[in-house]
Amino acid sequence: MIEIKEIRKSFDDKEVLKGISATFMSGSCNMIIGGSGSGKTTLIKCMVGLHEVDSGEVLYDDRDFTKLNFEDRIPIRKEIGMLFQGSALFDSLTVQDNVMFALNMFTEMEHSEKLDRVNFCLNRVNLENVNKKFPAELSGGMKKRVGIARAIAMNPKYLYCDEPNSGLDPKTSIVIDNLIQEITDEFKITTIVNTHDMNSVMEIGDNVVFLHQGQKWWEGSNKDIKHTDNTELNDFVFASKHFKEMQK
Ligand SMILES: Nc1ncnc2c1ncn2[C@@H]1O[C@H](COP(=O)(O)OP(=O)(O)OP(=O)(O)O)[C@@H](O)[C@H]1O
Repeated sequence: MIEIKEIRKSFDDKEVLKGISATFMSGSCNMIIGGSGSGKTTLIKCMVGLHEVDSGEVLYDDRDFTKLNFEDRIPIRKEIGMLFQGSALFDSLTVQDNVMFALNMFTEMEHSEKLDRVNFCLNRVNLENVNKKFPAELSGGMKKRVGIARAIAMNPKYLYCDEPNSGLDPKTSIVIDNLIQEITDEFKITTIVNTHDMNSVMEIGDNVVFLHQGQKWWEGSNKDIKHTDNTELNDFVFASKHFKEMQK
């Protein structure tokens, strides 16, 4: 479980996060949505320590990340998996070495053990016979799956996914969404997804947090979105009339 309490963050004199609190349960897929500039990326960067908060708490199963120094954050960092926008694979490494990267960095496992783990993760994302390929030889959807395999290699308790569907066609997006949901359920991960993709939100979000102008403006299940009378959320989600018709 991850809890954030009253997170505030300013850049110069601009307050970007204005006291955001939320609870993300283990085994749940939490979608952070909001318009461009609403503070989604800043919030996630604060949660993983890429930005320091001005005030507030980020609790990973009751451990306050914000109060820890670099060294003491390492055990928590090892429990966090990240799926980056655009997959962010290392182009000069094979798929196998990409997925093995964190295992090489952070574990004392034998090579054969690491290889077993890599093969388990690749198998879990339904990729076969790609160990020796380089990222440039893969489709966007395959790269994303390798990104997921790499993110789960260390058996994370927490998983952050930044725009997991960017650049993917609708069919491949659904495959990736389902994979994220399945992995969340199966390994009881606390998953946080930063997304603009309303199809994803409607499909896989257990919990949806809507940010507006640096505040948590609305929170609920994706089923509740269809019936919300929150004007800003309505305007954001149903910017396309066609999408609204589809949801009826
Ligand atoms: N390092 C920074 N320095 C100064 N301002 C920043 C910095 N990072 C973000 N901001 C500002 O904070 C605000 C929120 O940005 P953020 O990237 O968190 O929004 P977002 O909701 O993720 O947007 P998008 O959906 O477009 O990615 C913006 O006004 C942005 O210019």
